[in-house]
Order: sequence, then structure tokens, then C-alpha cells
Amino acid sequence: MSASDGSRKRRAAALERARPTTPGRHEATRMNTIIAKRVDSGTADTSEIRDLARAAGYTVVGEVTQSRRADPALQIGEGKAEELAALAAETDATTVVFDNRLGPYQTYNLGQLLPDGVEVIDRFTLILEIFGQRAQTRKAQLQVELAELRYELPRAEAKTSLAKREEHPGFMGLGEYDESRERDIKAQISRIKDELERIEQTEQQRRERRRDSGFDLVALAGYTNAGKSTLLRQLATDLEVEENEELHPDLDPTAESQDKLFTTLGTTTRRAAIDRRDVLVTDTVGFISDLPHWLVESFKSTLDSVYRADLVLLVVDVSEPVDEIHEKLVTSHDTLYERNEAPIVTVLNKIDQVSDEELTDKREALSSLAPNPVTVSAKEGLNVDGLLERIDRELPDWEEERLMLPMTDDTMSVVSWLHDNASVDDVTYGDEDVIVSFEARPAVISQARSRASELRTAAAESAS
Ligand SMILES: Nc1nc2c(ncn2[C@@H]2O[C@H](COP(=O)(O)OP(=O)(O)OP(=O)(O)O)[C@@H](O)[C@H]2O)c(=O)[nH]1
Ligand SMILES: [Mg+2]
Repeated sequence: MSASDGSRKRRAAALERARPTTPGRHEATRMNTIIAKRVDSGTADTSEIRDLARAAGYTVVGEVTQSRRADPALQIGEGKAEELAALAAETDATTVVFDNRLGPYQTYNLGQLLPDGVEVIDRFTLILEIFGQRAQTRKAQLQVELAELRYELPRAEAKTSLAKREEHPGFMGLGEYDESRERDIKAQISRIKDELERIEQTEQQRRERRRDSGFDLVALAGYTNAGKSTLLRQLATDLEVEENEELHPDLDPTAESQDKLFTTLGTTTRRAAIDRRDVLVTDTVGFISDLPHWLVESFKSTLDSVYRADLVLLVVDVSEPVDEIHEKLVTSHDTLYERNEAPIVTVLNKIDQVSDEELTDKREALSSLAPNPVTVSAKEGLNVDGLLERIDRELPDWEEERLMLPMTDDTMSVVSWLHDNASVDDVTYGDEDVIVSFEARPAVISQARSRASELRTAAAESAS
């Protein structure tokens, strides 16, 4: 059995669930799920884990929560676990989803308590399932596979060490122990990393080419379901297909955004409707709190378009309670903090859902984390022009330049390059040279200067 057979089977089952069929009785039962969550103190909020389960195609039929310290064997207390087992039997559940992270022993012990055939998964496995269902490009698939292997590795190690000590014979019933499995996983991880690196290099080159040809790069970032994809459609003029040779749902201009977590997994880039300059806007995977570092690590390159942007638009759903917005902003800033160098503009989205007073209050309450935000409704198209203006203002300023180009065979191609990449104010043709006045980004100006000097060198050579 190869190292990722288990995860492949899980993905196949997850894909099966994601299929848009009209569920018959049998299917409906097959997807029944109970949510379980333990918190150290206070009451457990299960809204996000429910949304995640729904996004993965499960039907939530019950929930069990508890406030206490973690139980090493079962995560929740024994009495609670028995209650969970009874509820599972009663509701014909086939899956229990824990919002807490489960260790391999906890997973095993819970499985023993629950009715036969009930599968126990945790928040991270669930997120991986969703990612697996949504992954449509080679890159996204590799990233999911990498994340799965990283999840599996410590578990394989735990199994091996258990087997060596022969302390938990029962645990071995889970599957055959094989030390080569660990090595296998490690080899696969390194193979996938190599392939991802090659893909990333190509993408990096593409970004550089775009930057060189005068594009400003703007990235949409933010918590999942904030409205990034909806906003992209409002900001975009035409479709940029080059990056999406492999099918991506967001490529279809009529594709609806969904009120589901992680609708977007890859990146989609489109050209923004700003007259004065060429701006590309990239939509990407949403953030979520409490992700283990191996998962963030696996999807990091997807966020490269954010980290390497000239400007980041941090999209926030302003219709949510202010505490929740605050928490999500902190998560987003934490995710961005490490590597982002671009200025960040906070976009408070979904203003159609809140009254003017509520919006003022929330702006005030969030002012330390989100100073001077832009408020929009991506869905209703409210203040999209205001946002476009703000993008124009925040991006590096254009400068004026006047270049004298000697007349050579290549001069006209430089002039037409300037027409493509700058805003040309005037072109004056003399007998031996052309004078071009234009405005452009600093990067374009320095490139134009070096092209001019190449022309001068060529002209001098042909004259001598
Ligand atoms: N009322 C209202 N709903 C909005 C607005 N913008 C987006 N939505 C809805 O919010 C939900 C999520 O929108 P998406 O654009 O898919 O959000 P996203 O940030 O791309 O989400 P992921 O790709 O899942 O991370 C959809 O149901 C949208 O219709 C808005 O301005 N007002
Ligand atoms: Mg999206």
C-alpha cells in the first residue's frame, strides 16, 4: 500500500460527496454528520465548523459541545463521548467532525466508542477534504497532496514508535506498521516540493514579465467568504486567461460566488478597469483562523501573488458582528505579516447589509486595525468607483519623462512599446531623432531609458 492510498481514498469519498446529485435516502444518510467541539472555558461557538462541514458536503444532524480541559484519551470527557456515541446511533450519523485537533490516539479511542463504521475526523482533515474537492489545477492538487502527506507524517511516525515499543497492541489494529512508510512519505514530499517549485518559478517569471511591461499588481486578500471573488468581478474589465489554462470555475464570467467557505482555491487574475494605468487584480484563497502551520506552508505559494503585489486589498465582511470582524482581521494580518511588503488597504464589503449608523460605529471600533478603509458593496456595485480611485492613488506614482531617441531601424518599435506601456503625451519627429514625452511607472521609465541608450549605442556603431 502506498503512503497516500488512505488519503486518496478519503479524497475520492470527498469528491463523491461534492457531486451535485439529488440525494436519495441512502445518500442522505451517508452524509449525516455530528459536530463536536470542546473549549477550555465559556460556550463553544460551532458556526464556523458547521459552515466548513456544509462546504465539504456533509449534512449536520447534531452537535455535542463541552467546556472543560482536554482529555488526553478522548479530547472530550468520557461521559460526553458516550453521549456523542448515543447521538450518532440515534441520528444514523456516519461521521463525527471535531473542531479540535485530534491526536492519533484520540481518533482511535473515539472510533472504538462510536457505533461501527462511524468515521472521526478533525477540523484540519475537514479543511483538507474541502481543498481536495476544490483543487482543479495541477498546482492546487499538488498542494493538497503535500498538505495531506505532512498531516500523515507525524502519525506514521507515532505508529512506528508505538509498534516498536509494542505498548499499544490494540492500536496496531488500525493498519499494518511499516517503517518504510515514513520514508515513502518523505520521498513523496520532496518530489512534490520539487514540482511545485518549478511551477512557482514559471509563475514568478510571468509576474516579472507583467511588471516589466508596466502592469501594477493588486491582490485581493481576506477571510474566506468575505466577498473577494465578487469584488474581482466588479473591478475587472476583461478576462486574463493566460494564467488559467487549466480550467478554473472563477474563469467563467457568469460563475456565481457561493455562500460557501473556500469557493476559491487557485488564483484568478483579471485586468482592472482603470484608465490611466494597467492594473491586474488577483483573487486567491481565503484565510481562516487556527490553521496548522503545515497547511499554511503547503498553500503558501498560492499566497505569493499576495505577497508580491504592489498593493493588497484586505476584504472584510462588515455585516458580521464587530468582535468577529476583529478576530478575522487579526488572522488576516497575521497571515500577511510575515512576508507582505506592499501597502494594505482595508475594504469593508457588504455595506448593503448594514445601516449607516452601524457602519459608522464599526468603522470607529475597527479604526486601529483598519485605518481609513474603503466601504463597498461588491454585490450591489456600491462605491466600486471609489475603490478604483483609491487603488490608483495608493499605487506607485507615475512620473513624467522626456526621451530623445536616435533614428535607427529599432526606434519605431521602442515608440510603440511606449504607447503600450506608458501614457504618451507627445511624439516629435526630427530628421535624426524622435522625442517622446510620456508618463509611466518608475519601472517603465528606467526600462525606457535603457532602451534609449541601446538605440544610441547602435546608432553610434552604425555611424562609425
Ligand atoms: N449582501 C452581500 N453579499 C455579498 C457581497 N459580496 C459578496 N457577497 C456574498 O458573499 C458570499 C461569498 O462571496 P465570494 O465572492 O464567493 O467570497 P470569497 O471571499 O471569494 O470566498 P472564498 O473564495 O470562499 O474564500 C456570496 O454568497 C456572495 O454573493 C455584498 O457586497 N453584499
Ligand atoms: Mg472566492
